[in-house]
Amino acid sequence: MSNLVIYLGLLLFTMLLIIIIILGKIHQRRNLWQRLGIPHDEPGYIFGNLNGLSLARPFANAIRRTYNKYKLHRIPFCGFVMLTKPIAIVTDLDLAQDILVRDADKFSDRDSYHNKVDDTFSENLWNLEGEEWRELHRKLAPLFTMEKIQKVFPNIVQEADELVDALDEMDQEVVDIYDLCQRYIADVIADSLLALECHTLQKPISEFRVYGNDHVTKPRSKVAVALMECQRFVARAHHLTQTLEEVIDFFYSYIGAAVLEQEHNKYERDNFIRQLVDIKNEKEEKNRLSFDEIVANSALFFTAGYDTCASTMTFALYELGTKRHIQKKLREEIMQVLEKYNDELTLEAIDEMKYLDMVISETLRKYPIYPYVERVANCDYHTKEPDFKILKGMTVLIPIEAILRDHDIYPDSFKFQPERFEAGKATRRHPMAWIPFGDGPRSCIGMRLGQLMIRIGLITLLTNYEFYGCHRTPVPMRIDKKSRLLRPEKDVYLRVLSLE
Ligand code: HEM
Repeated sequence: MSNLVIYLGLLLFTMLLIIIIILGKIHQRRNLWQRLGIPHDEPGYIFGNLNGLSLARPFANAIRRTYNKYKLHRIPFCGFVMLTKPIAIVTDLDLAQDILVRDADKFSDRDSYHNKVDDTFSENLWNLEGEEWRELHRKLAPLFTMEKIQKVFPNIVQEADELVDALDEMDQEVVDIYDLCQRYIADVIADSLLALECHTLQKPISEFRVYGNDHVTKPRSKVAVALMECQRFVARAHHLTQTLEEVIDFFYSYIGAAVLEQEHNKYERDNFIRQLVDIKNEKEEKNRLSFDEIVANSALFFTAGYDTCASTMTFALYELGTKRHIQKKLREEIMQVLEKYNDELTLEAIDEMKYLDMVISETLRKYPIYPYVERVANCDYHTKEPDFKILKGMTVLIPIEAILRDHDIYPDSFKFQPERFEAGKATRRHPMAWIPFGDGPRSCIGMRLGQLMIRIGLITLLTNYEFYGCHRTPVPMRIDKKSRLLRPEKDVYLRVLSLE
């Protein structure tokens, strides 16, 4: 027998062995819930409990259906198979609180794909794990205290005034408010927080909008996304990265320039770049941020805040435009409070606008941007009654959207009713009944800032304009099925009339 035949035989044998091992692993993962005796729906061989490869809206819908079915079984969690990966879906709010808050040290990491070798840009606050995350969080959290946010308050107010100027200049009655909100939020984050030249309120097409868009930062095939989610070893071996080269180059050139500008000329206005450069130049090395960390995390602040806030503001205006009595009540409150403060918009004045708070809370309830948050168990974990075991390394998913739309928690949950958040009513609900920003140590670091940008934007718009539904307004709201986050499918038109 020639060497070639032996070689080919060995190759064939090795390939067969690899295929058998992979199939065996898939079989094992697929049958995990059955072996553990955890209630679950029978998963299919290729897609698990999904109907296809999509991990966007269809995945969020499947999670909601599964939660609704198994919460009736009065169990802490149920099993689900996402393609080939078993995940536990929490169906009990007490367990959700244990995972996110009480026992957060046992579930400290998010289950997100990142690739240190090929994509240092992905080593940001969202993706980092364990001690690395804790260290970075310690350095970045002070940026988001109310004291620091107060310093950038005038920048946000100025951008909101420019939003009104942009609307005035449009000189048209029917306006795409999604586009408008995206431009306002892009300018607040880029121009006034990160000191980057963006100016989308003046020129709508900007690279920031393109690169801030989820579709563009992740224009991956469904197979690539599936591998990054479920077969991380294979994804890393194929050098799959979350972020595209051109996106990295874009942020490096813009944020790099802003950092240099701050180091040499110092910006007059307060902004995050100024504060980040201060951390970069800290005396003690352990307290410093590197240049790469500044770029990666500034880009994260932009991408994490841009569409989340713009979509929330759009959903709020949509509800106000189509429910005129709520808009009227809200405008009356805003006008009354502003009158008390001599028409000056201050943080204290905003704090007094309780109905505004209720409208935003209800918007985030009806339209939760993140359908779920996830954590990975650091150790084997036993739930309280009944005793179910979460295995070390297992992904656990808290289904935010399913909880916020649960009819038992929020009767007529498809209706927009800000009164659900009246003083007293919200506190009677379980603390996990409203978690659009997650909860615990890994909850949204930009929550206060995001809510402030939305509040200032809404106050400024409602004191200058009236919003109405019109023949081009989508009823019901159309949601983008290709996005994992909840956002409008595309244009959201409302009729906008000046109050003057
Ligand atoms: C309406 C607006 C927003 C919503 C609904 C939202 C929601 C969320 C959610 C659900 C998480 C995950 C929390 C968890 O796993 O428990 C998160 C994390 C995060 N958000 Fe937001 N967010 C918003 C605005 C912002 C803004 C404006 C910024 C930055 C300026 C921001 C930056 C971040 C970061 C950096 C994380 C990761 C935190 C960590 O892992 O330590 N978000 N956000």
